[in-house]
Amino acid sequence: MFYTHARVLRLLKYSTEDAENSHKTTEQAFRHIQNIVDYSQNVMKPLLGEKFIHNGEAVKLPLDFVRQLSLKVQQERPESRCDKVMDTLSGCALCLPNLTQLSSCCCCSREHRPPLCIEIKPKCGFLPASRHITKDIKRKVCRFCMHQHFKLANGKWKRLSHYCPLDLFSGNKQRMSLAIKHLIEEPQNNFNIFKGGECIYTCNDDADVLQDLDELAQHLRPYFLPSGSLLSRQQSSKVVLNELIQVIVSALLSTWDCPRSGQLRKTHLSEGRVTCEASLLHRDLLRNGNHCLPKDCVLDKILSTQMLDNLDIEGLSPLFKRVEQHLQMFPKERCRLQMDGPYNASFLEKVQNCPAEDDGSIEYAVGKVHQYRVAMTAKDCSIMVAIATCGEDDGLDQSLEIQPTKPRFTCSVSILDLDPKPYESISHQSRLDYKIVNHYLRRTQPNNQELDNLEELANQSLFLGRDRDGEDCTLVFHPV
Ligand SMILES: O=P(O)(O)O[C@@H]1[C@@H](OP(=O)(O)O)[C@H](OP(=O)(O)O)[C@H](O)[C@H](OP(=O)(O)O)[C@H]1OP(=O)(O)O
Ligand SMILES: Nc1ncnc2c1ncn2[C@@H]1O[C@H](COP(=O)(O)OP(=O)(O)OP(=O)(O)O)[C@@H](O)[C@H]1O
Repeated sequence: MFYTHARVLRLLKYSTEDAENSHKTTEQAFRHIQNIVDYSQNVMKPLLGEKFIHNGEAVKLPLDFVRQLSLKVQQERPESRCDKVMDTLSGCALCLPNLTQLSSCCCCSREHRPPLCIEIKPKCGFLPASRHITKDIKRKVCRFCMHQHFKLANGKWKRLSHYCPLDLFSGNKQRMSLAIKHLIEEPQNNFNIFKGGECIYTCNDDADVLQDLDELAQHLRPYFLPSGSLLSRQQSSKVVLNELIQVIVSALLSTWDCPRSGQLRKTHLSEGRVTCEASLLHRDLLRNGNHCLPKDCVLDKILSTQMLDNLDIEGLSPLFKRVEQHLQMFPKERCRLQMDGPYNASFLEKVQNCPAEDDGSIEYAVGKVHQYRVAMTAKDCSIMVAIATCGEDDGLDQSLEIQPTKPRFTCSVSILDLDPKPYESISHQSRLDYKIVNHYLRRTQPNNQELDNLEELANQSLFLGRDRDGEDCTLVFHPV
């Protein structure tokens, strides 16, 4: 990722192991990037809302320029990211606006403080309700909270995050505030803060060193406390972080198209799907709080797109298999069914108008597979909340003013990382789901009956797969 003041260049990356085979010609790379742009523009934008999406454009750059940039950036890439190499041979890139800056804010040019930007990768915000689910725990504990234990065991992270996406997506300000507090305490890859485009707060992977909240508060102090404040350093840290959290909550709940009527139209989730048993929140708050999102706020848009996955991977797997068999028999159908795009109006039509009931057709199976892939993108995207302080008389232009704190802020909200998830990644999802749930049950309920059911399912499995990390594992498919 390369930042200029106003633009960001995104290069393709290949897995280090397979870099030689994966190399693309300029035309192939350009087509690949154009596919990402089309997906963002023609599929994700209509679902997530025009306001939040910047699809960018595929560009060709001088090879020398790309090489010099990559040399510059390579030394700053964290080791954990170096399992992939940048494509410096095709000269193609995706050019996007720099979303850490406010898009079109008239007051920023007069404002001496650089804009702040908070990036949140919220992950999946609901509990599945599909009748195909075989493990009851999936109806009680959310995927993120279960996945945490698996990630810890596999060394991806050294400390458990107490963030629960269901709290963030609840629409209840208390729950949302706590979710953001937990993100600040243990950001992992779910939370970053930028100041003037530079990352000032991100994951600290050293197990012995906790996040330096005091240092963060010092960065934020000029934005949230009057310059003459007499509060002690410790008191002010608390106030400042609390103010930050309130501003983020307001931005996430803002209804950008109709700020005044927005509070009236709400999206309600059925009771059982909004609370996760692993969340640290007090049960009374979970039971009695208000659980709805203002319609069309960024969280509402992301959640409704995530919920296109209404069968869960367990319900989708037999349909995926139906598609696999069909494509084996009729390879040319891959193109008509748009398995790898093109991502145009016809693809969106397949996503939006998929029949509600399975009529046994290949069209139904493909529609559900497409819906699932779109939901996967929404479960893996990030939200950028860019904020700048503004004076009393500043006009608002396209950004929306948010009220609750003094000084006042303008902010803009965008969604990024909207790449299409490959059709093939569905089999990986099935294996991962099995592993996460199995691990969680073993860890939290060692004598649980469900584990035996899982073992049984594993024994009945039709496929043996190989995981991304090379480990042999069982892929569970149900008979079609
Ligand atoms: O499967 P998940 O939920 O672990 O999500 C993966 C992310 O892991 P996370 O759990 O957010 O730490 C994972 O995040 P990291 O690269 O580990 O930061 C990727 O975003 C991955 O997407 P892709 O395969 O690179 O397109 C994500 O994979 P997809 O499932 O979206 O394909
Ligand atoms: N348009 C943008 N404006 C500002 N920052 C961006 C933009 N796009 C991406 N970023 C930043 O770059 C980070 C990585 O981007 P992205 O998720 O697209 O790449 P990635 O494939 O996950 O990269 P890597 O694996 O190298 O982290 C994002 O989390 C975000 O902080």
